Amino acid sequence: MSTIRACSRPLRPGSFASSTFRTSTSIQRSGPRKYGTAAASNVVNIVEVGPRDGLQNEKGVIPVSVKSELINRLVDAGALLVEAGSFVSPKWVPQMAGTGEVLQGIRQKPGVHFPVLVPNQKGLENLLELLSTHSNSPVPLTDEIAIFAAASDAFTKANLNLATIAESLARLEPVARAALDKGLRVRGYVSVVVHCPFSGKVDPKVVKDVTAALRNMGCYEVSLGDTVGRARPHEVAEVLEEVKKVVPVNMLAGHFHDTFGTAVANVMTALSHGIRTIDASVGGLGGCPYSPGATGNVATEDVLYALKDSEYSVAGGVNGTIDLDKMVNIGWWISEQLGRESISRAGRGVKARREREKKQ
Ligand SMILES: CC(C)(COP(=O)([O-])OP(=O)([O-])OC[C@H]1O[C@@H](n2cnc3c(N)ncnc32)[C@H](O)[C@@H]1OP(=O)([O-])[O-])[C@@H](O)C(=O)NCCC(=O)NCCSC(=O)C[C@@](C)(O)CC(=O)[O-]
Repeated sequence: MSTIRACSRPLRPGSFASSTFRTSTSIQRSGPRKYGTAAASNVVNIVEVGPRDGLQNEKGVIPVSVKSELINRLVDAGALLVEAGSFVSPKWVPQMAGTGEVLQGIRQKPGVHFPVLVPNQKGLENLLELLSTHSNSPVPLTDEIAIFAAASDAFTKANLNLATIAESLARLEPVARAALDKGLRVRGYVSVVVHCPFSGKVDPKVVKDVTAALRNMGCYEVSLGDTVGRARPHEVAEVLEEVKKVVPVNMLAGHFHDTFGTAVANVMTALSHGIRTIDASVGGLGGCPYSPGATGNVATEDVLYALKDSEYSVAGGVNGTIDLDKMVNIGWWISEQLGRESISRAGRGVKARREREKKQ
């Protein structure tokens, strides 16, 4: 990445007194999703991140039509919140170029949201310009953005081209404010909440402060990311205990990559700590361009399978839930489009069972 730039805008004191990272936005927060649930209930919301987090790291060119088709299939399977792409620099993440066209290829459905990642003012301007050209549509192409920060300076440098966490928060704050002013909901991400691929173990107190700062900017929910996929359940528990001291658990989500095979265990740990929103990626697609070696997010099929017939139910648009069989089919379909097999364990298991049953 290019050289570190100094932050042109100094941080001003904010209203969240206990946070190291102070922001000036008074709390004008986006409301919860309509289907959002109190953490006390056992209904789990899945944020399907396959089309964004899953595809952003692919080497080959993926046609826009395939990306839109993926999203349409996910909605048909019951997904209620599908991250559709990013308004980031195509120089750094070429797979997300054309997100505007992807949004235009989506069959909108009431109650389904299609957030997009926005890293800076330029990304927001590009999105708002697109939305203004579709202002006569009965349903907006999207009503939500996701902004992203990290819990280490080193990852901030790699992912956001800024030297420090504080600089990145200062850049995000006006983006969040402008988005809220335009009536968009804002979700936040904190990357590397347990391990940073560049600087090692992360202090949970830093995660707490970054999360609080994002909340204070007006994010209705902050997703805590084990970007590297190395976290173990006891480490996730440690971070959650710390963050919950300042941000209510019903404003938190879990985002676990599966590099070391602990993602489902981490999901279950997060649920046992009161988290009710989990990010997941169909077919286990993905990786992060700035986390060398990291594999995809926890597979949506694996989460659905783990929660099936348990004390938890999953919110969705097919008979009130997300259809596991349909999700398995989508995982295989998109993996084949990318020239490989689904890496979802549940996806492979269901396929093997179907083949066995066919032979009987
Ligand atoms: C961070 C920035 C914005 C810094 O952008 P910058 O400060 O402008 O610096 P830059 O040198 O990186 O900019 C490169 C070029 O991109 C342009 N540019 C700049 N911004 C935009 C934009 N929004 N849309 C379109 N173009 C843009 C900019 O104008 C410049 O154009 P040039 O002068 O070379 O012609 C840029 O480097 C960037 O977009 N990087 C990609 C970041 C990214 O997408 N990371 C992956 C997503 S985060 C993630 O995966 C983690 C998460 C959320 O899943 C959770 C987890 O797992 O932890």
